[in-house]
Amino acid sequence: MIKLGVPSKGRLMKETFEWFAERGVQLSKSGSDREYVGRVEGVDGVELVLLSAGEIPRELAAGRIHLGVTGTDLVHEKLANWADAVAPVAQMGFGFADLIIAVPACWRDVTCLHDLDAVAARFRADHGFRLRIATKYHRLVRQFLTLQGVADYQLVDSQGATEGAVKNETAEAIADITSTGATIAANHLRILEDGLVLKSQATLWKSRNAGGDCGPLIRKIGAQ
Ligand SMILES: Nc1ncnc2c1ncn2[C@@H]1O[C@H](COP(=O)(O)OP(=O)(O)OP(=O)(O)O)[C@@H](O)[C@H]1O
Ligand SMILES: O=P(O)(O)OC[C@H]1O[C@H](OP(=O)(O)OP(=O)(O)O)[C@H](O)[C@@H]1O
Repeated sequence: MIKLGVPSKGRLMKETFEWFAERGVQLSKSGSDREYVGRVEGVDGVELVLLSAGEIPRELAAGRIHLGVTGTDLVHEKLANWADAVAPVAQMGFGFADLIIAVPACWRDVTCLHDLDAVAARFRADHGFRLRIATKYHRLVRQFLTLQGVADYQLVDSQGATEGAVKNETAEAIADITSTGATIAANHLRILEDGLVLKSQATLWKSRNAGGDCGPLIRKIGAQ
């Protein structure tokens, strides 16, 4: 059996089901809404595994699922050498989100990363600790800021409601995904002009470590 990992709830699950249905493969949750058991119709030999979107990269890398749907951001964040572990099969055209760096909107003289670097150096001298950036995307943000030459900062972990960290005084800046920009605006933040870390969308990935023959499903959905 080929195991297909799909997000177990929310918009990502709904849009994934619709995407496969448009290609002749019906995915559904069997049992109650709370029961994470699924069904696959339209292609033989495929089993549906409902998982948290955040866990799908790890399951693909471990070879416990053969195919999986999750965002580019989560694969790049959770897997150190993601290209060794997974290969993209199809970009699915939904779940678009940008991972960005934002500062308080009232920081009028901080519009780019160069400004952030200057403020960070001053901040450390004034406060005796490094400027804090709240995020759950530790690997991606650290890589990006190193590449861009921003040094005097620290990451503080935030697993949700990250845009609230500035108001709550647990961080001076944030790095999080944005889609409509509404959450950024509502929390009086502003995206740095060159603060785009990664563009993400829902993607169907194939494990390089799972073996099995994914051919029938991949052909059925017309991805190859
Ligand atoms: N507002 C949004 N618009 C579009 N895509 C989003 C939005 N929020 C999250 N996403 C995308 O959806 C995917 C799942 O994100 P999320 O962080 O909710 O998953 P998760 O951590 O597995 O959730 P949970 O643990 O609650 O199941 C990510 O790839 C992310 O980029
Ligand atoms: O640009 P917008 O359209 O406002 O969307 C962005 C928001 O969506 C995501 O949060 P989610 O609802 O997944 O909850 P979370 O804060 O728990 O991650 C993300 O973390 C932002 O908070």
